[in-house]
Amino acid sequence: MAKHQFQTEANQILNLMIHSLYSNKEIFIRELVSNASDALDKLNMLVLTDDAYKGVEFSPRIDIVADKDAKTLTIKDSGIGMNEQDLMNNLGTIAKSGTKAFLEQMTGDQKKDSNLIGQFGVGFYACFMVAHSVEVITKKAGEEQAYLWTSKGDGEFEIEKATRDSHGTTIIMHLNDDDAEFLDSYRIENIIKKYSNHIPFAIFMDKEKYIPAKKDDDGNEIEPSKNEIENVQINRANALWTISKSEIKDEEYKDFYSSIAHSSEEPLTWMHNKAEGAIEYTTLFYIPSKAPMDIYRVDYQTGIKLYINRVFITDDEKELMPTYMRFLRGVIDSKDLPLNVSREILQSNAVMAKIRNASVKKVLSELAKMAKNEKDKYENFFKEFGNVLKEGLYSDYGNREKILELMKFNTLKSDETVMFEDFLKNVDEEKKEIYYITGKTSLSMLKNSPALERFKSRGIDVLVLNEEIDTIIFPMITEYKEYKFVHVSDAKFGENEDEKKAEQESAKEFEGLVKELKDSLGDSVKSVEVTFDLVESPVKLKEDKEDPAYMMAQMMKQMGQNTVAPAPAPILQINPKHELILKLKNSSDQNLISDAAHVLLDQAKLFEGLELDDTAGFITRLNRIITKAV
Ligand SMILES: Nc1ncnc2c1ncn2[C@@H]1O[C@H](COP(=O)(O)OP(=O)(O)OP(=O)(O)O)[C@@H](O)[C@H]1O
Repeated sequence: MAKHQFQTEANQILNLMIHSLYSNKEIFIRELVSNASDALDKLNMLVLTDDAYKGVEFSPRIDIVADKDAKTLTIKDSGIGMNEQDLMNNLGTIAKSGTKAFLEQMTGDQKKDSNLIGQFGVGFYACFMVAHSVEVITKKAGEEQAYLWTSKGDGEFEIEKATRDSHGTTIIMHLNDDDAEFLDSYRIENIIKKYSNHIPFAIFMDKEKYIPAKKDDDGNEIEPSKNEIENVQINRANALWTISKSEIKDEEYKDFYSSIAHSSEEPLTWMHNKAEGAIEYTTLFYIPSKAPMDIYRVDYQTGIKLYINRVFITDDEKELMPTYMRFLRGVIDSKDLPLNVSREILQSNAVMAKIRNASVKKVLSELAKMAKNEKDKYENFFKEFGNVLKEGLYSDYGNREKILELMKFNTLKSDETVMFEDFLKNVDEEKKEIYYITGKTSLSMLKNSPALERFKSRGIDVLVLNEEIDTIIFPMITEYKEYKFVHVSDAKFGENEDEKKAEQESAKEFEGLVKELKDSLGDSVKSVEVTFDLVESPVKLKEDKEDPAYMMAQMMKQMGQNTVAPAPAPILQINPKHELILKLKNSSDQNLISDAAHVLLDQAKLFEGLELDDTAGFITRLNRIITKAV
């Protein structure tokens, strides 16, 4: 008998199961049944597609046996089974990505943690919530040797050779005294109905059946009533997505979500669609009410299962739906794909591409309906997944307009986010220009940016985009229908010739100050220039978009390499109408001008959300200026 240690992370999960997660223990049945169903799915596919499994019998069933005397609960399947290596790899380690991040997020707060567990999918280890010892007897399809895996959930497990009639897996849980409720057949049946009613395979269990007393014609009892044990199917086992919408109750949709998303939370919504045309397929998509915590990780867990005519094919294909829809959970099932479809074929398959395109359109239109008719629900959706959907603005050019219409934005004039459509109502119908500002600062900081002053004074609304992803996406979006997207620094407002002339004259008066400021700042600015766009602020920064170095830096950033090419030095713009600038122009104190130059550049940087290169220097100069003033 060989003893083995659990992998550290598996051990941590186990400890959590045993010691801290007492709420909602019943989900261990959902998890084990879901594993059994997966094991049947896997075998089904191999038997149908792989010659090596031709002789293997596929007679799918899951059995649950409760033994009240022995205090054991057994869950048995006739699925793919495991050999010694599989046992080592699967029941002792956690291969799942993001386990570390998951563990770090555990707070010790029962309620929060069990939600996280729900999102993560606790899997096999959940059985240790109710059992003090677990035996797994398993034999892999097509192999001769069976194995017994045992553990008390105390950091160690053992594997030895065993016997089992045919392939499949039997999990025997020796229940804790406190958890004897899970030996009650009604309790088990209720849990199965709740979480596993619509998995595609039948689950059987012994149930007591009441046989009424037999009576003769005169009503005399000839045989007393009795209870008989009957082995019966306790779930419907009718792959929910294959049933017609009108026959499915909301509760059933919700329960099915719980089983496929391993979540105890209700989904936000679902979309069930049967397409019957040149290509026949069914999709059942759910949107969770909370974002899974790995949603922004590159190795996020996909949520869509592909079935071909009810045979499970994969749940590990990121391209089934576009990555910007990775919040979806659910099923795609089609008769029109070849069963032995490989990952490569899947990616280039025309039928799959059609299903995917049509499904994307369907999801987008359902979201549009929700945005219109169920505003609160949409608000919830957008709060959780808006930034994920937003990625579609650059990755799905064909649907860009539709995705834009689903966006909610912060704007200069509104206190809450507004739908893009509502923002458009206030755009100048003649100019048709959509102004936007991006920046990685707080919303209030960005709304107070000096670059917005000329919009404020003219009463023009602006999209205020302060998410990191906005700085990458929006420079790539140039138009929407007949509207143009214009960055605030590129916006031009018509001025008449006289005004222009007066401004040029006025700028001339500041030539001296411009030179003094540039001399003081050296290479930290590209140049200093007068601007008439400012109202309240003395200065602001401007990027020279024609500068090849700027273009290069932008390109690198869009390719996700913003550290490689540093952006060139910015232009410092000064407001000739501002009292501070006017006073500096008239000052002959060179030290003061030099200090002010640096402090002004630093304050302009702060407004852009940039970090100061020399905070100590900034403070020293500021203090020198204040000392002179008081
Ligand atoms: N009944 C079973 N038959 C065959 N293999 C199984 C069975 N139960 C578990 N396994 C194997 O053990 C692995 C680990 O199971 P576990 O439930 O911990 O994680 P998972 O099923 O991969 O993840 P999740 O439960 O979040 O979906 C499975 O991926 C599977 O390979």
